[in-house]
Amino acid sequence: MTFLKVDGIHHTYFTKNSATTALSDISLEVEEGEFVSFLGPSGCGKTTLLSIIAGLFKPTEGLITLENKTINRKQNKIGYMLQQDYLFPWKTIEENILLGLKLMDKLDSSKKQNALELLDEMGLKGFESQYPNQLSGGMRQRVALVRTLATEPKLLMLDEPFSALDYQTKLRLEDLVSTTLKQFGKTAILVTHDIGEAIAMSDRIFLFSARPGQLHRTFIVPEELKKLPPFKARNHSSFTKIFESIWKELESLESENEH
Ligand SMILES: Nc1ncnc2c1ncn2[C@@H]1O[C@H](COP(=O)(O)OP(=O)(O)OP(=O)(O)O)[C@@H](O)[C@H]1O
Repeated sequence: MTFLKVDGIHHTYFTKNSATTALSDISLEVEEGEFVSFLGPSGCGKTTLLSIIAGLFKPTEGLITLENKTINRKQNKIGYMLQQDYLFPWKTIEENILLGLKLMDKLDSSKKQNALELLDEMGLKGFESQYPNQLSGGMRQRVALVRTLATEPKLLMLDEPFSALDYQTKLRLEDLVSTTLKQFGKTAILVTHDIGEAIAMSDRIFLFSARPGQLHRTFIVPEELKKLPPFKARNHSSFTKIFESIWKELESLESENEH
């Protein structure tokens, strides 16, 4: 069974005076436990596709199925990690990580225990009663990840979750997120502008052409890189090879975009 199936997606945004076609005929599949990335020129529709997969709105045409069922955001099968952490400043770290479970009416003592253990694994033991503004950006993103994982989502949507962080924090967090998602066998989709990040974290990379976004090419990350945590993968000789191929393709797509 295909875990996630994206079938013939077209999407046009209609406003009073205009129509913008963001996506054209996108079909792809993601297996359970896979980590994939969406890369492409700015404005090619990556976030639009992620939102449609998340069931936030319906595409103009096409179908998304998760475990053979049409996607529906009310099923609560999807977790998010975004550029902004969206922690509530007036709630403590413990209240923030339990909030998703509470809203879904799934909070019980064993789920609370799991969330607190995960917070510990993320190196945040002792911060339970602190408030988000007492934590660094990287720490806050770790809290956001715990809050998301606590709800046991089937699929994780990562929309540029590291782009607001300084370089060193970003590298450290890439390692932590990658290891944690592998440990839990989670399926994830990452939207990023960073080719290196996509290679270091993914099993496969979907490269989209400029708007209206179409699937241009799929890159399979070499096995030897997939075995390594992102930081180590970045230093492997195979990394440079695949980086150069993706860079070249992206450059040509971006120059087509400018003409
Ligand atoms: N709500 C909206 N109404 C009208 N047009 C929209 C809307 N949201 C996005 N668009 C347009 O759809 C196209 C795709 O946007 P989208 O944000 O999905 O691209 P993206 O690849 O994620 O961009 P970036 O890489 O710059 O973040 C763009 O031309 C954008 O202007």
